[in-house]
Amino acid sequence: MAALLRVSGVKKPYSAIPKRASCPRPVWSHPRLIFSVSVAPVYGLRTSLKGSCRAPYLRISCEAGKVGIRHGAESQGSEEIANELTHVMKFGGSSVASADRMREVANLILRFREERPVIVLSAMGKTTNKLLIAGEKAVCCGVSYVSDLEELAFVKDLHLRTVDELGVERSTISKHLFELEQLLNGIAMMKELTPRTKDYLASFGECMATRIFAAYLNKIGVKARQYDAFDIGFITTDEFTNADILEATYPAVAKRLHGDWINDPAIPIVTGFLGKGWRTSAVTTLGRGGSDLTATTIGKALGLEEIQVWKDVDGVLTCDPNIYPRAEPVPYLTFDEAAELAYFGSQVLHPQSMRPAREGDIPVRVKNSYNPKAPGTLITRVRDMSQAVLTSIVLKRNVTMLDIVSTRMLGQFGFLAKVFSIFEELEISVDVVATSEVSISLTLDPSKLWSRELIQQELDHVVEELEKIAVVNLLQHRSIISLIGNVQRSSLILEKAFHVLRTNGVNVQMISQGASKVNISLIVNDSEAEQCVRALHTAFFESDISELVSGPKSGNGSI
Ligand SMILES: Nc1ncnc2c1ncn2[C@@H]1O[C@H](COP(=O)(O)OP(=O)(O)O)[C@@H](O)[C@H]1O
Ligand SMILES: N[C@@H](CC(=O)OP(=O)(O)O)C(=O)O
Repeated sequence: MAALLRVSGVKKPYSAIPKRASCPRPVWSHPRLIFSVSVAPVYGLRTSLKGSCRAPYLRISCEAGKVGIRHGAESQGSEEIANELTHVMKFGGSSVASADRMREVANLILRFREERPVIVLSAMGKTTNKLLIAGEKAVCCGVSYVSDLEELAFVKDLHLRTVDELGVERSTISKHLFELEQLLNGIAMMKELTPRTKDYLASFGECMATRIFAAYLNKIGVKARQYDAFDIGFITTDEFTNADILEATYPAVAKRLHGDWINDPAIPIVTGFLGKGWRTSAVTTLGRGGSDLTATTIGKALGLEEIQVWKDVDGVLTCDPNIYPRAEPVPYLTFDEAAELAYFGSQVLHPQSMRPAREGDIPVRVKNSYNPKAPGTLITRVRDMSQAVLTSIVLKRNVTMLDIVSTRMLGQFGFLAKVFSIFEELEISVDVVATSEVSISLTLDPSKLWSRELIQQELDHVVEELEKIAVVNLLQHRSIISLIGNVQRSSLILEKAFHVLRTNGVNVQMISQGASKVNISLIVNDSEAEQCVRALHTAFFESDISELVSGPKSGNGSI
C-alpha cells in the first residue's frame, strides 16, 4: 500500500497517519506536500514512522518529525531532523567580488551554520561581463593577440589575486585559467562566437568562484564541497544563453545533494547560473542574473525552509536606486509581485526565479551581504494587502510600441488571433497589450532573449506582416513604467499617478492593467521616463497618502 499523507495545505490529524505501511517505490512528488511513511532506500527513508526523518525533503521531514517524536522516537528522529539541510543562501557577484568579500561571506555562512545551508555563488564581481567581452573581442583580434586581451588579464588577475589573498592553492583554478585561454584561442581561430560557446565561456566565472570559495572554507576548517550545477542534475532546454530548467532537475538535484550530505556532510557550494542542455549535454546558462533561479530551484528540489538571496542592497527597493537613490526597502512582497517586478525589468531578481519558490511555497528572503542586519525583503505566497497601495515602481527602457489598427477585418472576429499568430510565427514576445474592437497597442520586449536586442530588420519584418491586415504605427524609444502594488486600489493609484504625470507635463501613450492584479503599466517616452519615476516615487513613498486610503495608516502591510 502506498501511504501518502498531505501534510501541507490541509493538515491531517495525526490519527490519519497509517501506523505501518509499505511503499513500493520512493515517493517523488512535490517534496513538501507528500510524506512517505515507509521505505524508500534510495533517498534514505526509514522503514517506519520511528525516525522517518531522512527524506531529502526537509519540510516533510519536519512534519514527519513531529509525528516521529510523538511516536516516542525522540532521540533518533529529532536528531536526524536537526541535521538536515534547511536553507539555501545565494550570493551574487557583488557579494563575492574580492578576497575580502569572500571572507565576509564565509563569516556570514558561519553565522547561519545551524541552518546547514546549501550555498549558491555567482561569478566574482563583473567576471561574466568581462568573459563575454573577451569572447567578442577574440572573434576579431586574431590568435596571437588573445593573451593581450585586457578582459582576460582582468579575469586572471582577479582570480589569482583572490586565491593568493585567501591563502588557497593556485592549482584550485589553474586548470580553468588555462582552458579559458585555450577557449579564447579557439574562438579567435574560428572567428566565431556561437551562443553555445558563449555559455561555455561564461561558465568559467561561476566554476572558478565556487572552487576558490570551497577551498577557502576547507582551509579555515569548515568542511565544504564544490559542485558544478551541470554535473549534479541541472537539466535545461538547449536554448543557449537563456535556458529553462526542466522538471527532471528537481529529483536529480535532491538526490545528489541530499545523498552526499547524508553520506559525508559538507557545506555544498554550487555554481549558480549554469545547467546542462538535455539534448546537447553542453553547458547552458539560465539568462543573466540566473543564479537566483539556481537558488530557488535548489530550494524547491530539497523542499527547504527558506531561500536567501544575498545582494548589495537592503532588499527589493521601492525603485531602482540607480534612478532614484532615495529608494527604500520593501519589507514584504508576494511571489506574484516579485515575479512581475522582475519580469518588468527590475534587475534585482531573475525573471523566472520566483517560479520554483512559488511552486514549492518556500519563502524567499532578499538580504544585503554588505549590511546583514538590515531585515531585507520577505517574499511569500500571500501577505496582508489591506494597507498596501504601491509596492514598487519599475522602469523598462528602450521598448518598441506598435499601434495596430484593423483595416479589412474591421468589426470582424479573428483580428486579435491573426495579429498574435504573426508574433508567434516570428517568435517575438509581447509585453504589454491594450485593445479595442479594431485596434491593438502593444509593446515588444526589447531583449526577447535577455541577451539579444530586437534588431531593426526583425522589426521591419513584423511591420510588413502586420500591414497585410492593418495600419501599423511603429513607435520606438518608449519606456514601460510598471506600478506594482495593490490593484484593488487601482483607482487611487491611477488618480495619483495621473496627477503626478500631468503636473510634470507627461503624456501617457498607453496604459494596461494586468489580470494578475499586481501591476499597472504606463508607456511614456524614454526621454521622460526617469523623471516620471522620480516624481511618482516622491508622490507615493515620500508623502502621506493615508488620507486617501480608508482605514488605518497605509503601508507595505505584513505577511
Ligand atoms: N527595485 C530594485 N530593488 C533593488 N535593487 C534594484 C532594483 N532595481 C534595480 N536594482 C539593482 O539591482 C542590483 C542587485 O542585483 P544584482 O546586481 O543582480 O545583484 P547580485 O549580483 O548581487 O545578485 C542592485 O545593486 C541595484 O542597483
Ligand atoms: N554571473 C551571472 C549570473 C548571476 O546570477 O550573476 P549575479 O548574481 O551577480 O546577478 C551574471 O552575471 O549574469
